[in-house]
Amino acid sequence: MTESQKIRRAGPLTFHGRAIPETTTDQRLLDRRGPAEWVHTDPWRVMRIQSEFVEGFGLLSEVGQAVSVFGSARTQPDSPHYELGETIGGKLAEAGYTVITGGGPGVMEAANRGAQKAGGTSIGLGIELPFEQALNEYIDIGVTFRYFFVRKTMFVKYSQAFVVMPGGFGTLDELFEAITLVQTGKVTRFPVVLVGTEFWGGLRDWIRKNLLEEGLISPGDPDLMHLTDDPDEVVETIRDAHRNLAQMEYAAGEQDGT
Ligand SMILES: C/C(=C\CNc1ncnc2c1ncn2[C@@H]1O[C@H](COP(=O)(O)O)[C@@H](O)[C@H]1O)CO
Repeated sequence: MTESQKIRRAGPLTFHGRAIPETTTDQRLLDRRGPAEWVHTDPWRVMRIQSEFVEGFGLLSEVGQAVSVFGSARTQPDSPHYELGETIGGKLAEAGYTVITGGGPGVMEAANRGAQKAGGTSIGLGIELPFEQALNEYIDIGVTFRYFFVRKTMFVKYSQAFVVMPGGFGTLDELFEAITLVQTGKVTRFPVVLVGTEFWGGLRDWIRKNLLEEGLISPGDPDLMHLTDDPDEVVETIRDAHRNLAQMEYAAGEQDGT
């Protein structure tokens, strides 16, 4: 065979004669290790971020109606907030909701524990932290994310309500992200229930006094958060909101004939 008659197919590509590469694609992949700095570059991070979305969507897409429960990672098992978290996790599960938490200790563990004990589905969306930490032991389905923002997308996408128990900065971040999404109409479907009137009451007063009176939020905005101490009211508030939403969707469907 002459040089010009030679042919090499590489996937969809065809090379003839002098254009045939000296090595095959597999040889280039497997024979050389090459430099490693690129794994610490942003283009490569984009791939990792993408793979986190793929993993998260893949894992959670078949989860039914779910509620995310947020609250302090530091709450101790002998604390009343832990007990309340466990009760709420259990009642949500009995009402048919999957319970999603950050997968950590404290209130997250309490809610997962309650859901699991009640025979519901208990999910933990963990986060890689600078110190070693495993998912709590009351989780049926768990995933640990590298990136906070990917994990946050999962909470919002796969739950239909947020329950916020007493907590610190992490909990406040989750609360304010949720009400900002509702306030700006980025999500239309979920109630945000704050548990602990004594704990959260001061914040709501502060919001009314400093944000509402200064015209920094709209008159209806403080009501985007529902405050209660009663676990049954938590579940009822969420159910009512979902019933109303279902009715609105039905009415909209009737109107446009779908
Ligand atoms: C500080 C401790 C553990 C931290 N571990 C966490 N694991 C999973 N999720 C966490 C963790 N810490 C914060 N979060 C998220 O924020 C919320 C709680 O934050 P807070 O500042 O404690 O209120 C919680 O809902 C998580 O989603 C000690 O062991």
